[in-house]
Amino acid sequence: MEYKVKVENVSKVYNITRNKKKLWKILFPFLEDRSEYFQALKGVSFDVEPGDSVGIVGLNGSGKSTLSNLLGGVSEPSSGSIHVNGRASLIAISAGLNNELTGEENIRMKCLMHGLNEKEIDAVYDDIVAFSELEDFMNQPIKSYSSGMKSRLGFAIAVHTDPDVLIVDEALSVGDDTFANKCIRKMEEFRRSGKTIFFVSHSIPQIQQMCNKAVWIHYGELREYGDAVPVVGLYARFIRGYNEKPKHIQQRYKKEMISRQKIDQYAEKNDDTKLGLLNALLLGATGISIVVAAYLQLAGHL
Ligand SMILES: Nc1ncnc2c1ncn2[C@@H]1O[C@H](COP(=O)(O)OP(=O)(O)OP(=O)(O)O)[C@@H](O)[C@H]1O
Repeated sequence: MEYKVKVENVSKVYNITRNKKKLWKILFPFLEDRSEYFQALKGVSFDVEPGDSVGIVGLNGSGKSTLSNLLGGVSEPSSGSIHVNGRASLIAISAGLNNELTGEENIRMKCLMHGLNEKEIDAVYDDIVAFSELEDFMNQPIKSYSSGMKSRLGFAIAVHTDPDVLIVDEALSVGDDTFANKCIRKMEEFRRSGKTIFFVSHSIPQIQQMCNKAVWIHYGELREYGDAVPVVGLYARFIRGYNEKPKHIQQRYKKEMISRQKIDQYAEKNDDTKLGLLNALLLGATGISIVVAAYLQLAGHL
């Protein structure tokens, strides 16, 4: 079966070393590597078929936003690959919006980024403003908007730029129910027209309403992927069990899982080590030159 999105063995690793920029570390990174890394995603693979609507569920900090940012091309996987047949549009709260620009300027900028020309932007501008219900705020810089207002704007822009793949990252968890329902209706319209949707949400009923497939990410690993009903059912059962446990047990579990995501060895893509070797060689060569020059000077005096 032809796929719309193929996620293959994707990992995302963040360098969380505090003293990354220390001089000795830059000069001699190979002497003692105290780097610390955090594996936010580990070996995640799944295929999405055209027309699938995929819910992404998981506890707080499990890696849902990391995955949606990778799907939307906002960040790159550390290893593995993501192939998207089409143009993805990521709607996270304020993702891709510029705080210093006004609502109108943001609409124009984001539409341009999505490949619309001036004429096409003029044609959809009023619809975007009307959908966002932010008519009175278009001339204000969006730094004065609430997070709910920003997500309305983000959602309105994304659905009017005709993306093949729509990624909605918790945009509906803020704002009022009427607006959330309007967004759900719009997403259903998208789904009916055969487009792919990824929908990150903490709301199990919203996922059940919207999605035919679900991904359960658990502390960076793919725990389940498949038809939404069984996957969400398993997740809901896990959450019930988890919530029944006393707070200190929940916290201990969380700490243990997060500590497993910390690793101290990772071959980063950048060439820090090579750079360090070069620095050390240069330093060594300078040292030898000084010794030789001093010796020659001394020999001259004898
Ligand atoms: N830039 C970063 N540097 C280091 N660690 C990061 C970075 N971004 C995310 N993380 C860590 O990666 C893990 C996954 O974060 P992510 O935001 O993807 O989780 P989430 O499932 O979306 O959480 P939530 O439901 O709370 O929004 C978390 O432990 C987070 O602290």
